Amino acid sequence: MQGTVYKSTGSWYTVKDEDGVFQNCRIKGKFRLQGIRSTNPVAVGDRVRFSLETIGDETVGNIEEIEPRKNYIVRKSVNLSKQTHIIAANIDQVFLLVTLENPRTYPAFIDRFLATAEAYAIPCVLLFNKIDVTGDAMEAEVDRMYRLYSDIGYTCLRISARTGERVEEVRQLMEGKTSLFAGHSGVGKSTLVNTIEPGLELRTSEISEQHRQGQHTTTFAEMYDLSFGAQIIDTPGIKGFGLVDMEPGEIGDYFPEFFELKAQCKFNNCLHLDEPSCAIKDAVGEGRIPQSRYRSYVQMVTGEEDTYRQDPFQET
Ligand SMILES: Nc1nc2c(ncn2[C@@H]2O[C@H](COP(=O)(O)OP(=O)(O)OP(=O)(O)O)[C@@H](O)[C@H]2O)c(=O)[nH]1
Ligand SMILES: [Zn+2]
Repeated sequence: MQGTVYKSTGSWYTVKDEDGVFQNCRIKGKFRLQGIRSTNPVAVGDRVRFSLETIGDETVGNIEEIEPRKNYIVRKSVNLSKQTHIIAANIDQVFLLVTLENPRTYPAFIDRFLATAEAYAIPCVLLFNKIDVTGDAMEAEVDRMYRLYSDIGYTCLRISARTGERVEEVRQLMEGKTSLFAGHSGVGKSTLVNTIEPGLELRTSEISEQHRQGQHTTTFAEMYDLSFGAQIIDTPGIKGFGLVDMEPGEIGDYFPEFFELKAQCKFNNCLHLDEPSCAIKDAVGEGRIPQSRYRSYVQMVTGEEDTYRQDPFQET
């Protein structure tokens, strides 16, 4: 039988089979997949093959095979430094909720998130939320960011999770797909999910990293079916993705507008920092690539962690 993993609790997996029936499954034997050293071989979103076995008056499924993953997101294991925990697999898209006030989402955070999504090969949609409250200055800034990210090629929407404005468009984008919602605490993830599907209670609330590590709890993702033919993966305690290890030389490839130009740099291993005849720096100088994007890129390449809370739009 074939099915999709909706939930995992460590050793047991809830798998929805082709007839829409949820089966309680476990793993038979050892799995080693795609060279990933992970603490969990099977993750939410995985498509698996399994066989049913009746033990006493109980029917359990034995997962025998995992189909190749389209993508997956990971988190470094807290306990075993070299191992990773696969949070979810086969994600069709991630919606990043952005607000410029309460809370403020900085471009550097957005850019890091987008680059990570590119590295994971997960399409990202930007949702500028709370448009019902923005004043004139805010509206202008949202417009500017909306244009900036649309120009790069990202789908952007201005929405209000509270009033429901343009939420129908979010729903349309979700149809037939498996989505994930991300963004800072307070941007409106729970509110949006509730507007999209009233009654569905997700655990999107962010648990502080410290708290989570202190407890040594493993948080598991869970997938939900929505009434209009869509799936949501709920990842408790994770506001974004886990971090991907990126080599400095590949980061530019995750900035689509950089990637497009890099063949025109003089050196084919150009990091677009101090090298001469760099097409990226030229484009930044001529305003074809936004300053903020370049600054985010430099922060990532030079490994200036945690500087993303500064506002790269602010001139110093
Ligand atoms: N005015 C306005 N307020 C909103 C909107 N969306 C959410 N809020 C409010 O913003 C606050 C935070 O919303 P939540 O949905 O809890 O945010 P969250 O992203 O789920 O936050 P965490 O659970 O901490 O990750 C709540 O008071 C919401 O009512 C909106 O579109 N407009
Ligand atoms: Zn260059």
